[in-house]
Amino acid sequence: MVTLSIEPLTKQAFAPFGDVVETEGNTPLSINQGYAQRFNGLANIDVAAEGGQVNISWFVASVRPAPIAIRLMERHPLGSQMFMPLNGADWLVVVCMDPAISASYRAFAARGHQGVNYARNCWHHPLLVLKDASAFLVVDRKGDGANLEEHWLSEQLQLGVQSAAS
Ligand SMILES: NC(=O)N[C@@H](O)C(=O)O
Ligand code: NI
Repeated sequence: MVTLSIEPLTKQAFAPFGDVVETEGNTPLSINQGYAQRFNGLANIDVAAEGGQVNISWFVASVRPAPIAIRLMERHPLGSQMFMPLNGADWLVVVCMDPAISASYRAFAARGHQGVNYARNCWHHPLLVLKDASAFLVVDRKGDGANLEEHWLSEQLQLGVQSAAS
């Protein structure tokens, strides 16, 4: 069985798949008479295809049995999908360029202050958390049209042991 190594999540590494939502590297704007900072433009929310609208939701996710098996990948042809952890806990992100090609898979260790915004049509694994009852704010698309495509892997992959996050 192919085991996916896990790499630290960085904007650069994740660029082919979407945005990393974090303040690092973003110069804040001083707003509200200096009583707040605004870290602006952190993700490209792309949900307007075929009349889509922004959907704000709240996920509460549970830990999957270890070692985590990757059996299903999905994508949303009509909209991006953003996940922002609300509990400060580290979590996992698995994406690929082609779900039928194991060499195209990438697994990332996301820190608790990092969110991701999967670009429209980006193949990804459904939400993967490392702590039970992990809450996430989710920004994606609501509206008509087929916005979910799934691919069940002919041979499952396995997530390797997390490398120490840098
Ligand atoms: N099903 C659902 O709303 N969530 C998935 O799209 C996911 O990526 O977790
Ligand atoms: Ni999804």
